[in-house]
Amino acid sequence: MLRFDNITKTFGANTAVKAASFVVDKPMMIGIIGRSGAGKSTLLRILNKLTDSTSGEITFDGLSVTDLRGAAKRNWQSQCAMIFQQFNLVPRMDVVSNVLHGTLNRRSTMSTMFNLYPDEDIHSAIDILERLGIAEHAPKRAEALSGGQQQRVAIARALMQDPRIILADEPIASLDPMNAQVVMQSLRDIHEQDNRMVIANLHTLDTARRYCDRVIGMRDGKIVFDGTPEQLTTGAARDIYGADASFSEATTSTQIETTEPGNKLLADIAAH
Ligand SMILES: Nc1ncnc2c1ncn2[C@@H]1O[C@H](COP(=O)(O)OP(=O)(O)OP(=O)(O)O)[C@@H](O)[C@H]1O
Repeated sequence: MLRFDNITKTFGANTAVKAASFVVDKPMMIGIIGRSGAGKSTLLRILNKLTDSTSGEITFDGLSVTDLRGAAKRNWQSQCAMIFQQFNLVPRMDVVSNVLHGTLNRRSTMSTMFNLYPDEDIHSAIDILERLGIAEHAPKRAEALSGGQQQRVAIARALMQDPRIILADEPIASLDPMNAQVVMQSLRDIHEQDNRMVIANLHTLDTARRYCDRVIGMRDGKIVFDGTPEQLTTGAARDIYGADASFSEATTSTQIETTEPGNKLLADIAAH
């Protein structure tokens, strides 16, 4: 259903993604791992058409995504909704309005300007929040919620688009281990219950192993690993991270990822 065919992206002299090819033949949950700068975000952004590839082609169910422009491009972008590390919510706006923003693509400018939403959409938004266990927070401002709750609001906003694919760019990198698990389990449930494809960039090996059906490893823009969590041995991980024999999986564990920016930095340094 999804095919990457020799996708390359260059920024000046720097090649961020080098001839990436892979095929996904059914909806599954895929984790993309690799050290900082390996090209993971660029790969997702190309799929979502936030950026164009320099060469190569992506197809989804036979449709060429690469050449989509205008309304067709916007339609594609709502079919592959993206969530981000920093949630990208409107902090002072209430939770349910943030979720309803997921319908922006199919609403008129006028109704958007005046925050007019059909009752049906409001009910769907509440149902989705309920499903994610955060309906009680619907009237609160987004900024009043914890990081884990905010990320679930972002997932709810993505689900409002009824997407075929959910792309998650480091969805748990700003969360403590407990919230990280709740968010990853929400993504897993969405995949299993709705049969949607989920592709998540992840910093940590244990998360990729635990929640994903398939893991793609990138190094210096190239896909250097594509297999099941079982095939992702310590040796394979060492290749992906470009580390020597002293490489320790503990350095990519969620255990050292906390909400403290300093600790995140330490974790990054340790992982690289
Ligand atoms: N807009 C841009 N302009 C110039 N160079 C870019 C741009 N976006 C990414 N790059 C470069 O492309 C390479 C891949 O970056 P990318 O963000 O995709 O890596 P990543 O694996 O997602 O890293 P991280 O885990 O730190 O987010 C890096 O060398 C980066 O500096």
